[in-house]
Amino acid sequence: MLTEKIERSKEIIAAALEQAKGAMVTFSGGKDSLVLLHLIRTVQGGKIALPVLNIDTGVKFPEIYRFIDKMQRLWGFNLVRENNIGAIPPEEIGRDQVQCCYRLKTVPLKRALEKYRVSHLFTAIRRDEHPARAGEDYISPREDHIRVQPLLHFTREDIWAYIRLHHLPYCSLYDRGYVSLGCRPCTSPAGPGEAERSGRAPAKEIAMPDLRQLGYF
Ligand SMILES: Nc1ncnc2c1ncn2[C@@H]1O[C@H](COP(=O)(O)OS(=O)(=O)O)[C@@H](OP(=O)(O)O)[C@H]1O
Repeated sequence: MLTEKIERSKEIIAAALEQAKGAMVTFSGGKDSLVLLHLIRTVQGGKIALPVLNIDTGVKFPEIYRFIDKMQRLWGFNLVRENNIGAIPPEEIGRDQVQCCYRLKTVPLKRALEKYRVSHLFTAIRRDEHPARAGEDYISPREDHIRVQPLLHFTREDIWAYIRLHHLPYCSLYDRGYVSLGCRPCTSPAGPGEAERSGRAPAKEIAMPDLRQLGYF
């Protein structure tokens, strides 16, 4: 039942917020982190009181940038943007995907964690996204901070049901065949019935556990 799943997520969020000395929540502009933000907003009584972190790789879709700004205006949160743009020459972006993701995503993420003294980082990964995420825990200690993953038990259908239930706006790319949003060079629409991450290029060639080792989301 969706109602029970929502309650479970809210409990995880509330418990983590109580323990955290410095909490931050990630927002990519995607559907899952949108739901996470809304849940946090609900738990915090209608206002997102922790900083919202977006890692800007510089090669996201214009629709994503516009959507992030729209949500920031609508919900009035403190949006923190970090980037490492320029670390990869434009013509090489997307070529060596491990290097590219590492430099454009992991490096600025690590920098943000340090700069903002983050003890707890909320992310919106789900167990049904990929077999490698199936074994994840709600609370996942990392080297220097704790990952809080309150949506692990949500399915893709639950996410859309939640969005419909609360009439949330969402990025327009989802209405154009995109099912999982990454950077422009590595994201394409998925065909009908294809796996959720089939439009995400690195997932095809690199095993997700390796990406986790590299410090990706
Ligand atoms: N660029 C950026 N900035 C801020 N937060 C981000 C970013 N990329 C990933 N995330 C967070 O990780 C969640 C899962 O995203 P992904 O599955 O796309 O991660 S990964 O890029 O494959 O590692 C993701 O949730 P959704 O993108 O909504 O699924 C966020 O919570």
